[in-house]
Amino acid sequence: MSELCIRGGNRLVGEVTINGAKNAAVAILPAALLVDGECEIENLPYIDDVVKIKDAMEDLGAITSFMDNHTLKVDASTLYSHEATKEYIGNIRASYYLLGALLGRFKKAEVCMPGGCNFGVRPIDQHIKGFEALGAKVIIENGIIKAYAGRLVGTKIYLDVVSVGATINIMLAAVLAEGTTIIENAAKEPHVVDVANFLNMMGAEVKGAGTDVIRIKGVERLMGGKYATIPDQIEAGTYMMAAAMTGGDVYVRNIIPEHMYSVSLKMIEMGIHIEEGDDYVRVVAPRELKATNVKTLPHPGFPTDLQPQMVALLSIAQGTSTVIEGVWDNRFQYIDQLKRIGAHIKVDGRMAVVEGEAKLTGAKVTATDLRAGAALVIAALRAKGETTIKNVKYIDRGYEAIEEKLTALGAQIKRRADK
Ligand SMILES: CC(=O)N[C@H]1[C@@H](OP(=O)(O)OP(=O)(O)OC[C@H]2O[C@@H](n3ccc(=O)[nH]c3=O)[C@H](O)[C@@H]2O)O[C@H](CO)[C@@H](O)[C@@H]1O
Ligand SMILES: C=C(OP(=O)(O)O)C(=O)O
Repeated sequence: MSELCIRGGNRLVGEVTINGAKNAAVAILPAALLVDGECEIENLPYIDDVVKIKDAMEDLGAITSFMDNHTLKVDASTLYSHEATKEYIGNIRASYYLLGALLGRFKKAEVCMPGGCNFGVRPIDQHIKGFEALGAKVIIENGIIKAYAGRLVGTKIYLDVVSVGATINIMLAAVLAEGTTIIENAAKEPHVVDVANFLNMMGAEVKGAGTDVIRIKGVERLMGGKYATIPDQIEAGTYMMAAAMTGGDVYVRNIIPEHMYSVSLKMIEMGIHIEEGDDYVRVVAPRELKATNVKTLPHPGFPTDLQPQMVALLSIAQGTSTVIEGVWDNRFQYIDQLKRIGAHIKVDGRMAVVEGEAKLTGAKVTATDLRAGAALVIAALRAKGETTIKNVKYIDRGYEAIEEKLTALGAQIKRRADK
């Protein structure tokens, strides 16, 4: 186990290059199990969740090889198993995509219940509702989700809640089904569109991804090809906020600026200057920021996966801000850790009231989940003195080479073995 030690106070200046999107990559890899041929997937982030999904694909019989840390070749024509039940698979959230992919491929699937960050209840009833509507029988037994279908037949599915996971999972199960599947009230996140683009490049017929109605006309088989994953909206937003926290001047490169609108606009409200290029944004921040109010919502709303980082940033703004978590029941568990660094925040249910103008000082803290860890890093970059962040394994789930990237921007950050 390792910990991060950050000595705060340095202004971040320079350029940072963003890797491929975690939440697209962990869906596109399982999608490659539907392909009867070889595909090459580029711009994958080299992070723990991606490596775990790759290992799971190999355990199922696919042949995979990294051409370099960011490009994976996958040949799933050798796939022989529909059972992904080893314990390590259950540790990540995206393991649920193996269910849709294996069900689509073999018309049967057995996969452990998914893990991932703990924000209270993370149900999968909408995934199951979708699979059942397509004709599968689904049971949960001894922590394993089992889905069996003689045939999968397209139909209309209305999602009761806007769910990224259910939207993608139903798409995976439907691309090789008979007839047409229509997903209504679908999620519109960039990674939903990316998975649809990947499937279409392999020969699927998916239309409407990025709107709330997605139509999937089943095809007989998917053929191989090359695809590059989109840049990570959340990693980009994290570095934008890290730059702003230190009064910095940073070019955040290899991104799709349109994916950042909800974040950029909030940062502009805070008095931060955002310059937008074709594939970058430049963040130039004054030392003093203005308070604002934020509510997280499904895309195109403000992303919940940037809520903790935004709360960290608001903790030093002039005035009081409110942050409402509109997606998860319980995503403020990290606030006590942020308070140890000096933030003044009160939580009432799904609302956090951030008092602002906090004088942050180094402390010993623990990352309680992935983005909570990122929020602690951001706070530590401004805090006076040294902050030690334990449980770095959570941060490593979503950020490739975080200390190298921050060091290159001028931060004082080191990883060392946990004491
Ligand atoms: C691997 C991955 O991509 N993880 C992301 C994905 O998680 P995940 O796919 O788990 O999140 P969902 O979009 O499904 O969840 C959104 C909301 O719908 C509810 N819900 C979801 C499914 C379901 O069957 N029933 C149900 O009620 C959830 O409790 C939550 O309140 O989207 C979330 C929302 O953008 C992000 O925070 C996660 O980083
Ligand atoms: C919550 C996240 O991931 P997961 O759904 O994989 O736990 C995240 O990426 O912020």
